[in-house]
Amino acid sequence: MRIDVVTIFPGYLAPLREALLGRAIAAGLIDVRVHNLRDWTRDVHQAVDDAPYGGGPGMVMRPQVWGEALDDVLGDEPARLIVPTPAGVPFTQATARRWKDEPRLVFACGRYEGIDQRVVDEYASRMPVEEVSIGDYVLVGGEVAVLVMVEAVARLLPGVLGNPQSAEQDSFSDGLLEGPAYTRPVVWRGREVPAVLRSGDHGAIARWRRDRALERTAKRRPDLLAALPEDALDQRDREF
Ligand SMILES: Nc1c(O)cccc1[N+](=O)[O-]
Repeated sequence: MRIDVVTIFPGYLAPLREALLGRAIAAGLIDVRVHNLRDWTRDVHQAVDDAPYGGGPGMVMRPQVWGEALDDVLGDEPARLIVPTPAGVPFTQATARRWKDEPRLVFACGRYEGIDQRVVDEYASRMPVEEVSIGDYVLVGGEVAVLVMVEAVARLLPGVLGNPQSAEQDSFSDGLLEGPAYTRPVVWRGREVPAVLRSGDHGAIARWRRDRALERTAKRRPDLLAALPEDALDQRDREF
Protein backbone atom coordinates (compact mmCIF):
# COMPACT_ATOMS: atom_id res chain seq x y z
CA MET A 1 0.00 0.00 0.00
CA ARG A 2 1.12 3.50 -0.83
CA ILE A 3 0.12 6.30 1.53
CA ASP A 4 0.53 9.99 0.70
CA VAL A 5 -0.10 12.75 3.22
CA VAL A 6 -0.37 16.43 2.21
CA THR A 7 0.08 18.81 5.16
CA ILE A 8 1.58 22.15 6.17
CA PHE A 9 3.22 20.39 9.13
CA PRO A 10 5.18 17.41 7.72
CA GLY A 11 6.94 16.99 11.07
CA TYR A 12 3.61 16.00 12.66
CA LEU A 13 3.76 12.77 10.66
CA ALA A 14 7.23 11.76 11.91
CA PRO A 15 5.74 9.18 14.36
CA LEU A 16 4.69 7.13 11.33
CA ARG A 17 8.33 6.14 10.98
CA GLU A 18 8.61 4.83 14.54
CA ALA A 19 8.20 1.28 15.95
CA LEU A 20 5.85 -1.15 14.22
CA LEU A 21 4.95 1.16 11.35
CA GLY A 22 8.55 2.22 10.90
CA ARG A 23 9.57 -1.41 10.55
CA ALA A 24 6.77 -2.05 8.05
CA ILE A 25 7.94 0.93 5.99
CA ALA A 26 11.55 -0.25 6.17
CA ALA A 27 10.41 -3.72 5.06
CA GLY A 28 8.65 -2.18 2.08
CA LEU A 29 5.19 -3.31 3.25
CA ILE A 30 4.00 0.31 3.20
CA ASP A 31 5.26 3.20 1.11
CA VAL A 32 4.62 6.46 3.03
CA ARG A 33 5.25 9.84 1.41
CA VAL A 34 4.63 13.14 3.21
CA HIS A 35 4.27 16.33 1.16
CA ASN A 36 4.45 19.95 2.37
CA LEU A 37 1.48 21.85 0.93
CA ARG A 38 3.51 25.05 1.03
CA ASP A 39 5.74 23.64 -1.73
CA TRP A 40 2.86 24.46 -4.10
CA THR A 41 2.46 28.09 -3.04
CA ARG A 42 3.71 30.83 -5.34
CA ASP A 43 3.85 33.91 -3.12
CA VAL A 44 6.65 35.00 -0.88
CA HIS A 45 4.51 34.42 2.20
CA GLN A 46 3.59 30.89 1.06
CA ALA A 47 -0.03 31.64 1.95
CA VAL A 48 -2.33 28.61 2.11
CA ASP A 49 -5.44 30.24 3.60
CA ASP A 50 -7.73 33.21 3.22
CA ALA A 51 -10.76 34.80 4.89
CA PRO A 52 -14.05 32.88 4.61
CA TYR A 53 -16.74 34.15 2.22
CA GLY A 54 -19.80 35.10 4.24
CA GLY A 55 -17.62 36.19 7.15
CA GLY A 56 -17.12 34.33 10.41
CA PRO A 57 -14.10 33.37 12.52
CA GLY A 58 -10.91 31.79 11.30
CA MET A 59 -9.50 31.21 7.84
CA VAL A 60 -10.22 28.72 5.06
CA MET A 61 -7.54 26.85 3.08
CA ARG A 62 -7.32 28.09 -0.50
CA PRO A 63 -8.50 25.83 -3.34
CA GLN A 64 -5.79 26.87 -5.80
CA VAL A 65 -2.87 25.60 -3.74
CA TRP A 66 -4.71 22.40 -2.81
CA GLY A 67 -5.62 21.77 -6.45
CA GLU A 68 -2.06 22.12 -7.66
CA ALA A 69 -0.74 19.95 -4.83
CA LEU A 70 -3.28 17.17 -5.26
CA ASP A 71 -2.96 17.15 -9.05
CA ASP A 72 0.79 16.59 -8.64
CA VAL A 73 0.60 14.10 -5.76
CA LEU A 74 -2.23 12.06 -7.27
CA GLY A 75 -0.72 11.91 -10.76
CA ASP A 76 -2.33 9.11 -12.77
CA GLU A 77 -2.22 6.42 -10.09
CA PRO A 78 -5.70 5.41 -8.84
CA ALA A 79 -6.23 6.35 -5.19
CA ARG A 80 -8.81 7.03 -2.51
CA LEU A 81 -8.66 10.61 -1.20
CA ILE A 82 -9.40 10.99 2.50
CA VAL A 83 -10.07 14.31 4.19
CA PRO A 84 -10.08 14.18 8.00
CA THR A 85 -12.70 16.62 9.32
CA PRO A 86 -14.92 16.95 12.40
CA ALA A 87 -17.81 17.06 9.94
CA GLY A 88 -16.90 13.65 8.52
CA VAL A 89 -18.40 10.18 8.66
CA PRO A 90 -17.12 8.34 11.79
CA PHE A 91 -13.95 6.33 11.21
CA THR A 92 -14.37 2.81 12.63
CA GLN A 93 -12.62 -0.55 12.57
CA ALA A 94 -14.89 -1.42 9.66
CA THR A 95 -13.49 1.59 7.78
CA ALA A 96 -9.95 0.40 8.48
CA ARG A 97 -10.83 -3.10 7.27
CA ARG A 98 -12.34 -1.66 4.09
CA TRP A 99 -9.36 0.60 3.36
CA LYS A 100 -6.72 -2.08 3.97
CA ASP A 101 -7.38 -3.49 0.49
CA GLU A 102 -6.86 -0.14 -1.23
CA PRO A 103 -3.67 0.14 -3.32
CA ARG A 104 -3.26 3.79 -2.36
CA LEU A 105 -4.64 6.24 0.19
CA VAL A 106 -4.03 9.99 -0.09
CA PHE A 107 -4.74 12.09 3.02
CA ALA A 108 -5.39 15.83 2.76
CA CYS A 109 -4.79 17.47 6.14
CA GLY A 110 -6.85 20.58 6.64
CA ARG A 111 -6.04 23.29 9.18
CA TYR A 112 -7.82 26.46 10.32
CA GLU A 113 -11.55 26.22 9.48
CA GLY A 114 -10.88 23.54 6.89
CA ILE A 115 -10.36 23.30 3.15
CA ASP A 116 -12.50 25.17 0.57
CA GLN A 117 -15.36 22.73 -0.19
CA ARG A 118 -14.75 22.96 -3.92
CA VAL A 119 -11.57 20.91 -3.48
CA VAL A 120 -13.58 17.95 -2.19
CA ASP A 121 -16.22 18.51 -4.85
CA GLU A 122 -13.60 18.69 -7.61
CA TYR A 123 -11.86 15.44 -6.75
CA ALA A 124 -15.08 13.62 -5.85
CA SER A 125 -16.05 14.13 -9.49
CA ARG A 126 -13.20 11.87 -10.62
CA MET A 127 -12.22 9.56 -7.76
CA PRO A 128 -13.41 8.11 -4.42
CA VAL A 129 -13.27 10.83 -1.77
CA GLU A 130 -14.22 10.34 1.90
CA GLU A 131 -14.58 13.04 4.54
CA VAL A 132 -13.93 11.15 7.78
CA SER A 133 -13.93 11.99 11.51
CA ILE A 134 -12.04 10.17 14.26
CA GLY A 135 -14.24 11.67 16.97
CA ASP A 136 -16.56 14.40 18.21
CA TYR A 137 -13.97 16.82 19.51
CA VAL A 138 -12.07 19.74 18.05
CA LEU A 139 -8.48 19.31 16.92
CA VAL A 140 -6.22 21.94 15.43
CA GLY A 141 -5.79 20.01 12.19
CA GLY A 142 -6.11 16.68 10.44
CA GLU A 143 -2.58 15.40 11.04
CA VAL A 144 -3.30 13.62 14.32
CA ALA A 145 -6.34 12.00 12.73
CA VAL A 146 -4.11 10.73 9.92
CA LEU A 147 -1.75 9.13 12.44
CA VAL A 148 -4.72 7.32 14.00
CA MET A 149 -6.19 6.14 10.73
CA VAL A 150 -2.89 5.08 9.16
CA GLU A 151 -2.00 2.99 12.21
CA ALA A 152 -5.45 1.36 12.30
CA VAL A 153 -5.19 0.43 8.60
CA ALA A 154 -1.51 -0.49 8.44
CA ARG A 155 -1.72 -3.00 11.32
CA LEU A 156 -4.22 -4.98 9.24
CA LEU A 157 -1.83 -5.36 6.30
CA PRO A 158 -0.19 -8.77 5.87
CA GLY A 159 3.21 -8.97 7.57
CA VAL A 160 2.87 -5.80 9.64
CA LEU A 161 1.78 -7.45 12.89
CA GLY A 162 4.03 -10.21 14.26
CA ASN A 163 0.96 -12.32 15.05
CA PRO A 164 -1.74 -11.91 12.38
CA GLN A 165 -4.27 -13.39 14.82
CA SER A 166 -3.96 -10.22 16.93
CA ALA A 167 -5.76 -8.24 14.25
CA GLU A 168 -8.63 -10.74 14.31
CA GLN A 169 -8.97 -10.97 18.08
CA ASP A 170 -8.68 -7.34 19.11
CA SER A 171 -11.51 -5.07 20.14
CA PHE A 172 -14.25 -4.53 17.57
CA SER A 173 -13.15 -7.47 15.39
CA ASP A 174 -16.26 -9.35 16.63
CA GLY A 175 -18.20 -6.15 17.26
CA LEU A 176 -17.51 -6.20 21.00
CA LEU A 177 -15.05 -4.36 23.23
CA GLU A 178 -12.12 -6.45 24.36
CA GLY A 179 -12.37 -7.74 27.93
CA PRO A 180 -9.72 -7.39 30.67
CA ALA A 181 -6.22 -8.86 30.17
CA TYR A 182 -3.76 -10.18 32.79
CA THR A 183 -0.15 -11.36 32.95
CA ARG A 184 2.33 -12.42 35.67
CA PRO A 185 2.55 -12.21 38.64
CA VAL A 186 -0.51 -14.24 39.74
CA VAL A 187 -0.99 -11.85 42.72
CA TRP A 188 -0.12 -8.16 42.54
CA ARG A 189 -0.83 -5.87 45.52
CA GLY A 190 -3.26 -8.46 46.84
CA ARG A 191 -5.15 -8.67 43.52
CA GLU A 192 -5.26 -12.15 41.99
CA VAL A 193 -5.56 -13.14 38.33
CA PRO A 194 -8.98 -14.82 37.78
CA ALA A 195 -8.52 -18.55 38.41
CA VAL A 196 -10.27 -19.56 35.18
CA LEU A 197 -7.45 -17.97 33.17
CA ARG A 198 -4.99 -20.26 34.94
CA SER A 199 -7.19 -23.38 34.67
CA GLY A 200 -5.99 -24.59 31.29
CA ASP A 201 -9.66 -25.19 30.37
CA HIS A 202 -9.73 -23.45 26.99
CA GLY A 203 -13.50 -23.74 26.64
CA ALA A 204 -14.09 -22.14 30.02
CA ILE A 205 -11.48 -19.46 29.25
CA ALA A 206 -13.13 -18.59 25.94
CA ARG A 207 -16.54 -18.39 27.63
CA TRP A 208 -15.18 -16.23 30.46
CA ARG A 209 -13.52 -13.86 28.00
CA ARG A 210 -16.70 -13.52 25.94
CA ASP A 211 -18.76 -12.89 29.08
CA ARG A 212 -16.38 -10.13 30.17
CA ALA A 213 -16.43 -8.61 26.66
CA LEU A 214 -20.25 -8.66 26.60
CA GLU A 215 -20.40 -7.21 30.12
CA ARG A 216 -17.98 -4.39 29.27
CA THR A 217 -19.67 -3.64 25.95
CA ALA A 218 -23.15 -3.58 27.53
CA LYS A 219 -21.90 -1.16 30.19
CA ARG A 220 -19.68 1.15 28.10
CA ARG A 221 -20.97 0.86 24.53
CA PRO A 222 -24.58 -0.40 24.39
CA ASP A 223 -24.68 1.09 20.89
CA LEU A 224 -22.25 -1.59 19.69
CA LEU A 225 -24.46 -4.35 21.10
CA ALA A 226 -27.49 -2.85 19.40
CA ALA A 227 -25.59 -2.77 16.08
CA LEU A 228 -24.69 -6.49 16.15
CA PRO A 229 -26.44 -8.70 13.59
CA GLU A 230 -29.39 -10.68 14.97
CA ASP A 231 -27.52 -14.00 14.94
CA ALA A 232 -24.37 -12.62 16.62
CA LEU A 233 -25.62 -13.29 20.17
CA ASP A 234 -26.82 -16.62 21.50
CA GLN A 235 -29.39 -16.97 24.30
CA ARG A 236 -26.71 -16.96 27.00
CA ASP A 237 -25.08 -13.85 25.53
CA ARG A 238 -28.35 -11.98 25.88
CA GLU A 239 -28.20 -12.28 29.69
CA PHE A 240 -25.83 -9.27 29.75
N1 LIG B 1 -12.12 16.33 14.93
C1 LIG B 1 -11.28 16.73 13.86
C2 LIG B 1 -10.86 18.09 13.79
O1 LIG B 1 -11.30 18.96 14.76
C3 LIG B 1 -10.04 18.53 12.76
C4 LIG B 1 -9.62 17.62 11.79
C5 LIG B 1 -10.00 16.28 11.84
C6 LIG B 1 -10.84 15.84 12.88
N2 LIG B 1 -11.25 14.45 12.93
O2 LIG B 1 -10.85 13.66 12.00
O3 LIG B 1 -11.99 14.01 13.82
